[in-house]
Amino acid sequence: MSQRLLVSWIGHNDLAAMARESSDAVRDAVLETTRWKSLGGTGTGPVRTAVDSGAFAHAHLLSNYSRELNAAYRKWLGRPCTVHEVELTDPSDYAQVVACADRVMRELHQKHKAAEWCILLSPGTPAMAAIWVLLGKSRYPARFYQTFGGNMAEAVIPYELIDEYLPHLLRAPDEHLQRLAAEGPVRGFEEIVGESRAIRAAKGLAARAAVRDVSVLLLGESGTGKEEFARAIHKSSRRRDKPFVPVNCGAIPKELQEAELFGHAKGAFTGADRERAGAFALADGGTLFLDELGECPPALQVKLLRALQPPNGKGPCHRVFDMVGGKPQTADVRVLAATNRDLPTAIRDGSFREDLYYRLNVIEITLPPLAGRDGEVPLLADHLLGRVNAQFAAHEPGYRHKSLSVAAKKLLSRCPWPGNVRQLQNVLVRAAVLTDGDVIEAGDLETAVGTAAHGAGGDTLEHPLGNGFNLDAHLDEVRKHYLLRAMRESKGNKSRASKLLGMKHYQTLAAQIDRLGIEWGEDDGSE
Ligand SMILES: Nc1ncnc2c1ncn2[C@@H]1O[C@H](COP(=O)(O)OP(=O)(O)OP(=O)(O)O)[C@@H](O)[C@H]1O
Repeated sequence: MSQRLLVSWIGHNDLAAMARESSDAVRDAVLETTRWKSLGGTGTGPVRTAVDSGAFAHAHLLSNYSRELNAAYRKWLGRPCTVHEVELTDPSDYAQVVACADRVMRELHQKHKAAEWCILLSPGTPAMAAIWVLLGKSRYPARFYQTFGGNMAEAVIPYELIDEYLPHLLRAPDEHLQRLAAEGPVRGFEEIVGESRAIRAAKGLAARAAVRDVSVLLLGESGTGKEEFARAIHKSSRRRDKPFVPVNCGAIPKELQEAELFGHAKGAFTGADRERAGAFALADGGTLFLDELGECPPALQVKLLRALQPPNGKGPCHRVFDMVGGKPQTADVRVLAATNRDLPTAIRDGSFREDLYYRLNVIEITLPPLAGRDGEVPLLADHLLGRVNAQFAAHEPGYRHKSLSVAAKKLLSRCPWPGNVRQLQNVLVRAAVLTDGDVIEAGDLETAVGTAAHGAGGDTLEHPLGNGFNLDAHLDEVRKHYLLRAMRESKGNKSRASKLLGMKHYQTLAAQIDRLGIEWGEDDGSE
């Protein structure tokens, strides 16, 4: 078990308590230091009250008094303690107080890595108490205590700086990062292409969120780059050298959900012939990416919520979870999540937990559909074709790199891209396969683009608004239509159907069929 260590300033009331029980020489020294006319008061002072409670293994006391007074105080306290002498000329000067407190806390944290920190707020000036709260709620997570009438009690401060203040901070312009962005690409975001306002705003927000250990919820239609952004956030965070573990929440079979996330012990269930780590343990020190969060079934939502609530006094990424059939485990995991579902609506209809939504939605980044990104398609097409060329060249000796003609880029710019960047990428792969020469012409794209060039169907896009029109229900109808078409065309083979729909996993298709209540009989596949 970790040791509970107390940190506190020694205040005037602590010195006075000692002086009341000490020699005249000590008493005079205290009166001179405090500039009090008489000692007055009763009691043992806050530090001794706290230390005498026996709740702490050791006390670390910060003091700006003379060496002699510190020695006298330590002796009088009579309990294990260390006095840290600091240079502090004005205890009401916030800058001086934060410099001293931060230095001592940093040294203590380096020395006692596994300790549980407890801060006593009572001794000292209001500036000292305020700085303790700021440090204990951010850099050096701690529990807080105060004394009153000779008793000590925990002071619960129901305010999470990281969760409540950071989102506001991040919305405000961050001059430093904006300067960096203007000077060149932000580290980790090199693979993300896009100069439109919407993408630049998303990149700016993601870059600012990346350097802080906060949860980020990525929203946007399928194929808009949510996973690409999640990887970029990980790569530009301090966790970049540790694992990035993606988990598709909608794609884990029901009976394996808990084991997949939290691991299982040997013999935990039939077939568990050895211990296996889950996603949280695998992501220790790094980032866990919960993809398709909106497809997460209710039972898994409860388990996730439990693991995502850091215990009191621990940092925001401290996770405690139960391995199936095993002991409780801890891991240091930053969580990013993504969904293309409208979660506030899902909360209203009871299919998504509100508390889980707020846990994961500290920072929200919405990625725009490709159709709304002014003039971005040619830029993206060049970048994606570059990737396709590199992949093909690696496996095909003699492969000739292809480029797009101006007319081809114009054609691509006119497409509505309902499947967003992923659809554009698929079109380019097809075109690269089908084109013999070095240049992909508009004509070569016609087949590859297919329906994309001609819109997604007039009626669907021109539906009259108002009069009970509901965009989500309407889009679900469109989705249903395509899911059924793909299932028919693939003769009921979900893996093939999901490829036709441009989905990464067939389990995503299965989850959507379930969610939309699509009835798919075995016979429906035959013509
Ligand atoms: N801005 C971008 N720059 C470069 N590549 C991008 C960008 N956005 C998306 N891509 C590429 O498009 C493809 C689809 O992106 P990604 O998988 O991140 O989408 P997604 O929103 O997570 O999709 P889904 O919701 O279906 O999981 C990937 O190959 C990705 O690399």
